[in-house]
Order: sequence, then C-alpha cells, then structure tokens
Amino acid sequence: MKRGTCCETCRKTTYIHQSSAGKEMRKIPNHGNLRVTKVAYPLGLCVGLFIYVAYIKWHRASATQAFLSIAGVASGARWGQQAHSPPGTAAHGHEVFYGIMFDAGSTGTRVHVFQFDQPPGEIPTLTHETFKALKPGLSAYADDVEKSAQGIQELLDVAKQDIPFDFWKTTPVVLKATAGLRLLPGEKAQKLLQKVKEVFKASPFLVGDDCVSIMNGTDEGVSAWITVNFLTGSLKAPGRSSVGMLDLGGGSTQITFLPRLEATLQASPPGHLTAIRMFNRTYRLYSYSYLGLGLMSARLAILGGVEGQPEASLHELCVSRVSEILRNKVHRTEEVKHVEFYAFSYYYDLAASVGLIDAENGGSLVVGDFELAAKYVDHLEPDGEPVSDPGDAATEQPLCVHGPHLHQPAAAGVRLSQEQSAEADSEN
Ligand SMILES: O=c1[nH]cnc2c1ncn2[C@@H]1O[C@H](COP(=O)(O)OP(=O)(O)O)[C@@H](O)[C@H]1O
Ligand SMILES: [Ca+2]
Repeated sequence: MKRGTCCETCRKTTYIHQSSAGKEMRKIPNHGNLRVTKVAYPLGLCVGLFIYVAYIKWHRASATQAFLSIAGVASGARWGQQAHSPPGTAAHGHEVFYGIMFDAGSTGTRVHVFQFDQPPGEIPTLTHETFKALKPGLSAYADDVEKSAQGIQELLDVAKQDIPFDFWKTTPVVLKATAGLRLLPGEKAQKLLQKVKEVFKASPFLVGDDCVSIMNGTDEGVSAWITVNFLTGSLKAPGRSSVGMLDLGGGSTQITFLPRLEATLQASPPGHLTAIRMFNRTYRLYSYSYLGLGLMSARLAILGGVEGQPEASLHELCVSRVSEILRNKVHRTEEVKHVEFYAFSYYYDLAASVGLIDAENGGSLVVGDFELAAKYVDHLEPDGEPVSDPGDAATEQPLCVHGPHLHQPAAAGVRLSQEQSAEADSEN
C-alpha cells in the first residue's frame, strides 16, 4: 500500500474524543503530517458503510458512480487538490451538503458528521468529517431506555455545532446498530430504537422512516470489505488480488473475503456466501458474522462458567474454555491460508496492548503471535511481573511485529500476510 493515500483523509478530519474521564472533549485537527492514528479507522469503515448501505444496497444502478466518488475521496485522492470551502458556502458554484451517521456498536455509540462538496455537473466528494464517540453502547440502556436519549442528544449537538443552520433541515441523520442490539431481546432493542427515533425526530435534521435500524452482520462485514479493498487498490485494479477483512467487535466478529477456488464456494455452509455488484462486476463473497463471538460477549460466555479454583495452568484453562465456546460454531475454510487479511477493532487493540504492533501505525503479524502473547500474558503474576520459571519456550520469543509496518489508517488494523496466515494456520 502506498504511503499517504489515507493519511490525506486525516488532514481534513476533525476528531472529537471523549477523555478517559468521559466528560471533557477536545478537538484534534491534524496538521497535514503523515502520522497515522487509530481514529482514522472509523472514517474508513463508516464511509464504506455509507457507500454500501446508501448506494450499493438501495440504489444498485448508481453504485459505481457513488462508490468512485465517495471512496475516492476517502482515499484522499482529491483532497490535496482544492482548498476546503468554509462550511455553508458554495465556492465556484460548488454545492455543499452534509450527512450524519451514527454507529451504535456494542461498546459505544459514535457519530460521524460528513461534509460533501459537489462541483457543477460532477459527482460529490467527501471534504470533511467530524467524529465523536461515547461509551457505553446503546444496549447498556436496555432497562432504562429514557437514559439512552442523553448520549444521542449529546452527539446530535456535535452535528448541530458542525453543520451550518441553513443546512439542518436538509441533512439526513441515520443510525445503524450492530451486535449490542442484535443480542438484546427484540422488544428491548425495538424500544431503544424507538427512543432514538424520537430524539432524532425532535432534532432539526432530516429524519426518514427507516433512519434507525439494526444492520445485519453480513452488511457489516461486506461494507468493511469494500472499504479495505478500495484502500488497498484492489477494486480499482482488476488484476490485483483482493484482501480479506476480519473485524473483532465487542459483540460480534466478521470475516469477509473473495474466494478464488470453486471448492471454497462449494464447501461454504448456507448463509456464508453473499453477492454484490460493483463496477459492472459481481463479487461472490464469503462473509459471515458470528454473533456473540465479539471480544466482550465471548469473554462473558467464557468467564461466566468459571467455578472454583483452576487446576491446570491459566493458559491451558483459557484455551480449553475458549475451545468449548467455539466448538462447532466457527466454520474453517481452507482457502484463508492463501488470503491476505486486514484485521480491525479488538484485533488491533489487543495486538497493540501487548506490543505486537505499533499502537499508532498498526503492523503485520501472524495469527500465532496472538497465541504467543496470550501465553506470555497468562504467565504474568497479578502484579504484571513475569513468573520466574514459566517453563515455556513461547515466553522466550520476542513479541514483536513480523514484517513491515503499514503507514495507512486502513492499517489501524493488523495485517496478516499470505505466508503468515498460512504459517499460522498450520500451527493451529
Ligand atoms: O469509531 C470508532 N472509533 C474507535 N474504535 C472503534 C470505532 N468503531 C469501532 N471501534 C473498535 O471496535 C471495537 C468495539 O466494537 P463495537 O463496539 O463496534 O462492537 P460491535 O461491532 O460488535 O457492535 C473496539 O475495538 C473499538 O476500538
Ligand atoms: Ca463495530
């Protein structure tokens, strides 16, 4: 991947972060350097989601045009060329318009305020984004629905500050919920969605009938796959092989890749294949979302069953509990050994937290590195010091990233190369 494409994205993006105290917020303008930060990740995935949901799924005929436009800008291809118009102005006859997208994840709700610019007779391009995230996720308010309104209102206020008054009533606002709401009993999830809709309706923004919904897992995986393959250039260059996408969320996890082997298509269980049409081409994708196997939900399942004191080593105990949870739940498809994958969310957070990848730049590793890291962490005393004689060669190996670091926000994920994933698979 070439350096700089996505980093341009950061230049025009303003992120507003919740401080650890959860109250204070600060604006971080990026002054045009090439430093890649993790916060660029949500822009990429949300633009992909926007493209997929708004254009490919609903308006298939205009998919190619819309995709080229929005994803092209997301990659920074055009952002260096023109100065950013002040919000609300239409310099040189350019139309400016906005969109507000809420990502209601299981661990947090995030707002993305997109600004688009449309030169006369041309397709629109994305020129600015403001982002803010709040914790916990919407599902945490399942038993106190009224309380959920406060956070949504706070995020809407960010949009109000960002979007000029004259644009409010023409700016659409949309919320897509993922695993947190999928995991709730239907009635509770619907009450939360209804509450959000009420808050949206009381706002000055454009609110459609289907402005608030739960996105299905396949759509979630496919939109992230589109984004990552746009960013790696494989959608634009037909000969270039595509990469796979792994996203480990809090409540669910997705795998999506483009199989090359007929055998993979034949051997895929029902519900694991989906087709999308883009650039006059039909992509038959292997895509599956495992509900309940996000990091937090899986931990809950694993730890929920613990009773008494462990007899085996902590690592062995963990491995056996995880195996029990995963048994017969996860389909193993042979072809992944030969596919390069980009991994996101908790794959990133976990790899960065144990030093497998650089916390700013991401990096490459093999699947087996996670296992080594788990062994290492499981051998730590509660105070964080390694035990004196872990008796395991794994802890003697350096926990470092294999292969080059990526200098891309798409790489606010972990990259698993072909050889690496093959090697890792053979170790499992
Ligand atoms: O907008 C974002 N900003 C920062 N991290 C995000 C964003 N969206 C998702 N993540 C990452 O996703 C993980 C949490 O997943 P999420 O809450 O979206 O659960 P879900 O996808 O299973 O519903 C964390 O690793 C978090 O870093
Ligand atoms: Ca997510």
